[in-house]
Amino acid sequence: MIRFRKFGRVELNVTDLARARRFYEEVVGLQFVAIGADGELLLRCDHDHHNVVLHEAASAGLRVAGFALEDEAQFAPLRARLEQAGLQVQDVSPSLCARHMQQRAVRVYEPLVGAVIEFYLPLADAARPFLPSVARIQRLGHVVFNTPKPKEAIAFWRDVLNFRVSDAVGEMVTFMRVWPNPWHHGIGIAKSTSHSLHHVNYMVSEIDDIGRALSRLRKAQSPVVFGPGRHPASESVFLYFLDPDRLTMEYSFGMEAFPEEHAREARELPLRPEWLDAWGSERDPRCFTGAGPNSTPDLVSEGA
Ligand SMILES: CC(C)c1ccc(C(=O)O)c(O)c1O
Ligand SMILES: [Fe+2]
Repeated sequence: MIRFRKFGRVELNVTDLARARRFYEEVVGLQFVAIGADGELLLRCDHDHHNVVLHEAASAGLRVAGFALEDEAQFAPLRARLEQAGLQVQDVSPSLCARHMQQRAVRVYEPLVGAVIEFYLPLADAARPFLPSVARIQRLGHVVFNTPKPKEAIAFWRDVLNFRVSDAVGEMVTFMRVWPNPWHHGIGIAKSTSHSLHHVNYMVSEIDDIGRALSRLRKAQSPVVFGPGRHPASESVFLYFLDPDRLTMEYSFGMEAFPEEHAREARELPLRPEWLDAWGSERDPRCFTGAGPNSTPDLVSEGA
């Protein structure tokens, strides 16, 4: 059984790196870490070396989603399962691992969510104290993938990767735990007509982080597109907003935690507005719709 630590890193394409840097540092509250060898920007929101990498590109969207493994012993069964499922597993080069402060990493193109996925082990000494700034972000929370093949994708992440389903809201979205990480979901799989980024979530420390964000986003003229509200599925208080490329980002506070074993059964919640927001806020049509296509499979070998 493969064991994961968490959803720990995400690489995004943005169309204007300087503008995105200002937004992610000053409005979202990520901390600048470094500029990478290809000009990409490394940022963080917890004690890891980095959690978010921004690359300048022609269109904005998801580039890589990264999941930290529990330990070195997970790589062999992971590779075996991925290859058995017909995926090509590529080792990330030692030089890229060193730049990312990783002991080891592998990448695959996962065709069902249509995205490049990385599995990695951080270097033991990569952890450093993190001082939150405008928002008391605790961690990168989850990534939700848009896919035209949600049923097959859910089966893959459950049966091949050992993720666990926590809840589904109709056929719209299914939430999965990065087992045995306790949080209600580290990924979501959303039904859509194409492969793209639905949203990225940051978990904050207190409800005031949500209220303060509302004022800060308004001042920065960044569209707030859903919330504040409460998700009945994970029980979290949420706020969605758009980045300068109209990628949807979410802050959330409070989330159900699951035990490793004997967890409650997954629920099928009805697809009704009150099951998405118990407080009844209205969703702006731009929410969840701004991302361009995900990066293509050749990115897997770029890191090799
Ligand atoms: C509306 C979106 C898909 C959604 C719904 C519920 C939760 C949750 O229970 O935490 C989310 O995080 C969402 O992003
Ligand atoms: Fe979310």
